[in-house]
Amino acid sequence: MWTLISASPSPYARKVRIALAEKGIPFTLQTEVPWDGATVTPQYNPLEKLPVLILDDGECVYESHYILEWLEAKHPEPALLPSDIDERLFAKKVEVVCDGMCDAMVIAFFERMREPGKQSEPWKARQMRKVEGGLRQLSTWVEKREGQYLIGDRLTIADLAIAAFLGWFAIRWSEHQWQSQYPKLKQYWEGLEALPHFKETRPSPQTIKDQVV
Ligand SMILES: N[C@@H](CCC(=O)N[C@@H](CS(=O)(=O)O)C(=O)NCC(=O)O)C(=O)O
Repeated sequence: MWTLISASPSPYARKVRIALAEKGIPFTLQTEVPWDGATVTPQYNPLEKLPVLILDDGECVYESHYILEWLEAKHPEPALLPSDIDERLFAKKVEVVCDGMCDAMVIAFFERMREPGKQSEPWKARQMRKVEGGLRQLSTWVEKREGQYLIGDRLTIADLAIAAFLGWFAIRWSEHQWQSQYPKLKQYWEGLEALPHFKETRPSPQTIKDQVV
């Protein structure tokens, strides 16, 4: 059986967990804290990042957007990408924005972990601008949707990416007022979070023991 190296808050890993569940692929969930010295993550990814999908023959598939692409190629049903090429490319573009917002939040999170006198305010502001710009963009896209899903009438990686970012953002930065600022984005997100495979993969914070920055 495959193993997925994951972390309890990881929005990147959540995309993969939902995709595997949607495709009915059984796997063992191995929860790690990739920042702690004791993690096994570097044994499976030279970039030392999770998620990592470890196959039965020991091959490792890593980088969430690539894992999803790999899954679509190897296990195409049910598809998590639209058949129309422009819609497929749009779904991947949405994932680019969501992953980028996650990246910016990770950078800001660790900048805030530095001693107060050593934090760079311009650097933090730059990361938060990316999140604010991304929220505006997601809101614009979501307002144009017809039904429960962002693209067409079925779940795609675009929905996985948006819910993964917003679900993590809601616990990592609970004081941000995005839900009142963008009520239609909130309503769309809540609709996704009510789905079974989203419910069972809700993020939760983790304790990082070792010094990271
Ligand atoms: N681009 C990567 C980002 C993955 C990532 O940053 N994972 C974090 C954990 S989490 O933020 O998702 O919880 C990690 O392993 N970080 C360890 C490191 O960067 O050394 C992906 O999409 O898979």
